[in-house]
Amino acid sequence: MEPRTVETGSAPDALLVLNAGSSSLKFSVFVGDEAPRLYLKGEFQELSTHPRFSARADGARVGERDWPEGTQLGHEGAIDYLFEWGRQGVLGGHRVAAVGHRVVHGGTRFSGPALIDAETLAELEALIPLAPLHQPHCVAAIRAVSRTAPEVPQVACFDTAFHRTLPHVAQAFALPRRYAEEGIRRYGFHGLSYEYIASTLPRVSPGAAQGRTVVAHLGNGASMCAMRGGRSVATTMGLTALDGLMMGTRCGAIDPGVLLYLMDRHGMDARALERLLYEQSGLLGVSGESSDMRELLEGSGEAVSEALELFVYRIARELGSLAAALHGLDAVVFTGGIGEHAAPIRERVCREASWLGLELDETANASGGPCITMPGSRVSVWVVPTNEEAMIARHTRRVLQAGAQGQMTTPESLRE
Ligand SMILES: Nc1ncnc2c1ncn2[C@@H]1O[C@H](COP(=O)(O)OP(=O)(O)O)[C@@H](O)[C@H]1O
Ligand SMILES: CC(=O)OP(=O)(O)O
Ligand SMILES: [Mg+2]
Repeated sequence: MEPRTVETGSAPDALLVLNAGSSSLKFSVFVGDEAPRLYLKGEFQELSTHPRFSARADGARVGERDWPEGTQLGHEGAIDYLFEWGRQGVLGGHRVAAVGHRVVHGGTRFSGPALIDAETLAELEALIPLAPLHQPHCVAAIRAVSRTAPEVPQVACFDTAFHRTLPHVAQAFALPRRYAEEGIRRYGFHGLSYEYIASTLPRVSPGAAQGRTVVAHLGNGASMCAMRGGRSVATTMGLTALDGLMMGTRCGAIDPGVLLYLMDRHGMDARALERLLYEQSGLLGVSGESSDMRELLEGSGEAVSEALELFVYRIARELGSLAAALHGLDAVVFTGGIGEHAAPIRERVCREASWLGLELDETANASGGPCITMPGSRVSVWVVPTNEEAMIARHTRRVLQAGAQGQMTTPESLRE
């Protein structure tokens, strides 16, 4: 379908940010032209098993709903519900004038945020095999918005974009050249989180902002990024969000020979391997109990201990590797659900990595920092909350303002 050209007029007064996960949909509404201010936020959980919706504004609950167990609401159903709920006055008269999406994979084409039209959407769809846990859901969210509110412009903000500064050698795989030409290379993810951290570090620690710093984004998905002066120079995730650290349900780096063995001896095909590596491995696979760090830290038994030990060991190993890529280390930053809240994990990583010159301050670590190393520590360690949604809001606002200065193309509808 041909995009239609429209005048955007003045900047939008409310901006909806959507972060579509594998089983959840997080959303935030921002208002304000120059520095978008959070107005309300919320999420849908367990969208295909036992959907629950909640929203808060200024700390107070402003929306709540539970669906019966077994209800398949899905991302599209959630967006329909969200728009309907938004029409009931909760937005205080602000009209949703644009939607910004977190899109995990931008492939070779997208090196920055992009206004979504039918052609962009088709390209995002083609990248689904490279991010099967995430990309289908953000594509579904884009389609749902275009069906419910076809006049609202949508902007895609990519997890891969921040890593465009990776040197060639840090992107390369040692495969025959024709595969690199096809786009098979290291992209890296969690870029919106890293970009947010890079943008706040100058206020938290000018030394960490300017120096050789490793940021550990430890959430359900987990990765690490080596930054020099706030730019990505090496990262643990690769072509897909499977590589690198052990995660909630993903295995992280693995000998590729294991996959060949599983194909030969267990008759596994690509789909079976995908389920194993993305959904049944990591903390869940090794503990046999849970993918959730809170539950594991409260749990007991040998398998749980081994899962935690391996999780910490892999982070410490990658920290050494990233310090090598940086030719030294000045600071480490912990972020993401685990990085921000799991003090025992931070403590264990810091102990494993003390040889690099970081001296943990246990009291500061227990109380959440921001600085969790002793005053004389050669390497400083920080706890900095991330905010992917704020980053998406800033990008979306910028794309729309750039469009408003001239003319912006937006699709009449993204429906086929
Ligand atoms: N207080 C806490 N203590 C330990 N782990 C926590 C705490 N709060 C959250 N987490 C862990 O953070 C992880 C989720 O991180 P998050 O960044 O929200 O994930 P994602 O956005 O990738 O779904 C889960 O493993 C969860 O158990
Ligand atoms: C890229 C990625 O792994 O994202 P998440 O942590 O949200 O799963
Ligand atoms: Mg996340």
